[in-house]
Order: sequence, then structure tokens, then C-alpha cells
Amino acid sequence: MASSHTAEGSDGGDGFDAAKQGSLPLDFLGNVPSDLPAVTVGLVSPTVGYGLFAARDIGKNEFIFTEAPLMTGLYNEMYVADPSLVHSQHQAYREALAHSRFELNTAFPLLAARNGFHPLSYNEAQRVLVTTIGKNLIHGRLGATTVSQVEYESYSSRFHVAEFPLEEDSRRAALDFFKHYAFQARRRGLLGRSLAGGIGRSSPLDPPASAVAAADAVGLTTANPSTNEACIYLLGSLINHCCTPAGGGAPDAWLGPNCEWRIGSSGLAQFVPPRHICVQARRAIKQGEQLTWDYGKREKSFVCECANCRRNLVAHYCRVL
Ligand SMILES: C[S@@+](CC[C@H](N)C(=O)[O-])C[C@H]1O[C@@H](n2cnc3c(N)ncnc32)[C@H](O)[C@@H]1O
Repeated sequence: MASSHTAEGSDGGDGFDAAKQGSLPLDFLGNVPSDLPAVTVGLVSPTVGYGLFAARDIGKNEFIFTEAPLMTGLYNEMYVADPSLVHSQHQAYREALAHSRFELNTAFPLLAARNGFHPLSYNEAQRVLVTTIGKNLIHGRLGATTVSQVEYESYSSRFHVAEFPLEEDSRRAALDFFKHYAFQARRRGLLGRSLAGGIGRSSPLDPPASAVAAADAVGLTTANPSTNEACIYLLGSLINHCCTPAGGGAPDAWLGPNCEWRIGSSGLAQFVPPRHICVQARRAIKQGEQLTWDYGKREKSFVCECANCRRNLVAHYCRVL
């Protein structure tokens, strides 16, 4: 989703002062998540993979959770065109492996397989899904996972494990992964502040120095305005897409996306500094319902299985029969 979920930088135009790191806008505070677990990880289907589900009834406009990124790389569309430029995401991935191997390999089994990691056993994965996959939550809490052993094993065994991946294959896997799972934050001074003075990483959420050096080596950081930061979230990056129904309609009644990423008064997707992402309910969500949002216009590399597409498919067959 790096080509995709583009959010404004945290200091971008909604009246929210990025300098007050850790503070939250008033409309967030009015809807701050309750202490009850808000989300749970489940498996939607073998083709869709994981998704997030409401662990309890959630009110309209409620801020469901805010989460810090697991890893931050840099992203530029040029990476896709020229494989020799692809290093930054791989560096970010390698650093994240050093501190979050179990979470990474459980949440993102395809990436793990392409890097030669065999799936965790169900018991190991269950432990991660219950205890540590929510470790970057700032607000909101994780409920018990609904992933059963049968579901987990049929999903995780789908991926071919590369026995001896070459460095090049591993880099390509990291790029593909960032493309589909990352949220891009426009740099808007964030990088400028931490990198311009050559002081390297100013916060654990910055892209690691190795990722920046890799991008710098090919001229894609400070000099290039179309290079963005790309953040991966353990939970936020597991939310699936749902199409917005044609003609819109009242969000309360529709099958369309029930969430959006937003903060502040502008209604635009925004990051809460530093690079935290915040998910808000756009209508009341019932316990057990899957959380979804609209990925927007970006190229989708999957056959959509959202509620709207499934309904249209059924309607199509009903007309044909
Ligand atoms: C950001 S990830 C979401 C988490 C993903 N389900 C997983 O388990 O890794 C995006 C990927 O999820 C799948 N996906 C998301 N929404 C989907 C939808 N409506 N229909 C089918 N697949 C979907 C696609 O494979 C897509 O590339």
C-alpha cells in the first residue's frame, strides 16, 4: 500500500500542532478508546488472509486505536522501475527482524516465506496473536484472537518457503511488501529535521540509518521530493479493503467501509505524531464485524472479496439465473 495509503505529514494543515508530540486533538479526546479490548485479529479467508475485527460494539466516530509503526522505510515510485535502487525497505525490514521477529513472521507470513522463514507453529503464533501483536498500540486494546488451528495451518501453509533466498530476492520481497502494506507519510519536514543535520535517527520510529543510507546512495532521500516515508503497522497494516458503494449513501446503512484513518478537524487521513496512525469508526460497528476501509484509487493486485463486491456478484447471478 505504499503506493497507496498516502497521508499528510503530521504537521500538515489540520490545525493539530505536531510539535506537541504525544498530545491529541480535542475530538480525539472526546472519543478516546475505552479500556475494553477494541480489536481482535482473525482470518477472513485463505485468499484474503488476516483481518481485524471489532472485539466489542464500537460507537460511530469512536477512535478505535492509535498505533506506532513497527518499521519505517523510504519509498519512491522509482524503486518499482529500477531494481538496483531497492535497498531501503530491506534495511528497515532487517532492523525490524532484530527486535520483532516473531510478530513480523506471524503477521506477515508471505514476507517471512520469501525470506526463508518457515511458519511458526500454531501455539507460537497463538501466543503472538494473543500477547505481543498489539505491542505498538498507543490507545485501544487487543482482544483474544479468533484464529483457529485449522484456519492458521491452512493459511500459513499456502506460502512457498524460499530455502536459500538470494539477497536480491529478499530485497524484492521487501519492496513488494512495502508496496502493499505500508502507509506513506509525506516527508514535510519530518525527515528534514532528523536527517538534515546528519544526526541520523532521532527517534526509534524514524527510518533506520541503514535504510536512509541505502536510499541516499542512490540519490532518493533528501534530494528527492517524491521520496516518502513508508510505515508498516502490526495491526493497522492488517486492515482489509472494502469498496465504497456507487452513489455513496448513508454510512450508517451501507455495506461500505466502516473505518477511516483520520485525526483532527480536516477529515483528511492524518498521522498522529510521531508517525502514529489512528483508526476511527465512520459508523457504529457491531462486535465481530470486520474493520475495513477503502484503499482508494490505487492499483489493486487482488480480486476484491468485500461485502459490496460479494453482494453485486450474488445480484449478478440472480439476474442471470
Ligand atoms: C494491507 S494487506 C491487508 C492484510 C492482509 N489480509 C494479510 O493478511 O496480510 C492488503 C492485502 O490484503 C488482501 N486484501 C485486502 N482487502 C481485500 C479484499 N477486499 N478482497 C480480497 N483481498 C483483500 C490483498 O491480498 C491485499 O494485497
